[in-house]
Amino acid sequence: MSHLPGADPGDASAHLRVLPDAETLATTVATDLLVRLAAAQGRGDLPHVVLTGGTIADAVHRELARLGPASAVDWSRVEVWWGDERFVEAASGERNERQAREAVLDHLPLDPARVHPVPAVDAVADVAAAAAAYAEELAARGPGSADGPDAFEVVMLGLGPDAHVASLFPGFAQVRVDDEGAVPVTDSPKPPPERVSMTAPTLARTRGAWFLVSGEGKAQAVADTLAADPTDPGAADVTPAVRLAGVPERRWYVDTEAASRLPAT
Ligand SMILES: O=C(O)[C@H](O)[C@@H](O)[C@H](O)[C@H](O)COP(=O)(O)O
Repeated sequence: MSHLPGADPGDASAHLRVLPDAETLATTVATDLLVRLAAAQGRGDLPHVVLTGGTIADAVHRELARLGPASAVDWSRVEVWWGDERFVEAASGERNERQAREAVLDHLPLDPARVHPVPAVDAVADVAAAAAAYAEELAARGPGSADGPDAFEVVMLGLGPDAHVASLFPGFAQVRVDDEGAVPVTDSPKPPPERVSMTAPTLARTRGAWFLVSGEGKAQAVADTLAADPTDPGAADVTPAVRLAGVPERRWYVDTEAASRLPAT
């Protein structure tokens, strides 16, 4: 891992790893996550992991399914959450939960009670109710709850070409919501339009924020985000990820295409 270009040289918590391609990125993230989860359990912790949706996340999930069974991780003692979810039918192929179950969760001996999906269209009245229900689940079982940890162990996040993370889109009011655990989105620029997203403070309540970014289409978003000044109050309107600048450990796993607009170090 190398220091992020533009990051404060004294900020030992922000690291960039440039991988040659998406496949190597996915294997690297999965391997690092397995080590991380085993280490957390070795400390006696019960790690909570936050998954994300999208293409590179799916590749990471498939690598976790391949490498996970032989790992030292006790899968019955891992809690799974979603940083965001598309508000569609539970059986829809667009659901992040459905994609994650097919790619990894159905292939590992997780405790179903420790998997926390966002309510789907068929379960609640509307997207606002889904967000409220997820916020309640987070308050009851997530970081800071009576039985929960102080923080997630790892929050994984993709990055949109517009620099969105989870379903926090630049310029949208949800980016700046601080007093809710999760929020509804009704006009997502990325289809489908209705989504539920953890808020920035919820996502930031983690020991590690791992950003997974692949492809030339993300190169400007990566460059803008890594160059963003977290003390600039307007920065979050350009790149919401800047609201996670306080996370103790931020890792950027990017492939060479996604890194192509970073300043030469
Ligand atoms: O529900 C979603 O759509 C995701 O959570 C979203 O935040 C995703 O991670 C990024 O859009 C990157 O997606 P790709 O890796 O497919 O570009």
